[in-house]
Amino acid sequence: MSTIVKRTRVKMCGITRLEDALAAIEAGADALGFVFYKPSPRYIEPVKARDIIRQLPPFVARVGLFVDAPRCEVLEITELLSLDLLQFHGDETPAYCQGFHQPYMKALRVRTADEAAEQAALHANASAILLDAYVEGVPGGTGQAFDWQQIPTLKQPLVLAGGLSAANVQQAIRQVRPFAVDVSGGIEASKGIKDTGKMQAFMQQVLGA
Ligand SMILES: O=C(O)c1ccccc1NCC(=O)[C@H](O)[C@H](O)COP(=O)(O)O
Repeated sequence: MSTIVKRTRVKMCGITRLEDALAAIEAGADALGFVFYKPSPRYIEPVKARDIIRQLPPFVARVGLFVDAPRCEVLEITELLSLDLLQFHGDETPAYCQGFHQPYMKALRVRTADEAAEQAALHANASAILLDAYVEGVPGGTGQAFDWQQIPTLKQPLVLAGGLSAANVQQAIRQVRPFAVDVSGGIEASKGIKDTGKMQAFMQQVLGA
């Protein structure tokens, strides 16, 4: 009787270059994140993201990331490029998130398990809930981990984010057992520039979890 090996999925976020996108896929990433939040050092112009996405192989999810963006801006970007999932990192309401008629992931910055559970319950129709570190005034990409004890039981698939790297992702997976992990800073040479060796090391740790 063969055993089914369940692997934690991996999203590599903050992609700004085609070479990094292809290296992430080569390393085994299941999803690539493109940040459309202008204040982020990982911001990518939608046209550049479109050109990268057009050159990617199939079977890798394309994720577009927004923070309290005007509805028209999200509509414009989702018409310009083909995204598989929208990721909302601000105070977006369920109605706003569902208004684009595409699968979405709601990112929540965790302070307490109760608060995270309450916010997640509002987004019952989200395809997944991403739990990330809470840093005042910083919506995401903080490079900081949060207390994994403060993770509530969720109805939706859990994506764990925040300060993950090859150094801690195996412990994170064994402790939290998330559906997926999400990483940005921990696989970079500098903000927005990914490091192939770090991506490969990250994936090796995930596979060994
Ligand atoms: O990556 C950013 O710069 C960013 C800016 C604003 C909102 C969200 C952002 N990233 C979203 C992600 O999904 C990151 O991968 C996640 O926050 C984890 O980042 P890190 O702690 O650097 O691994």
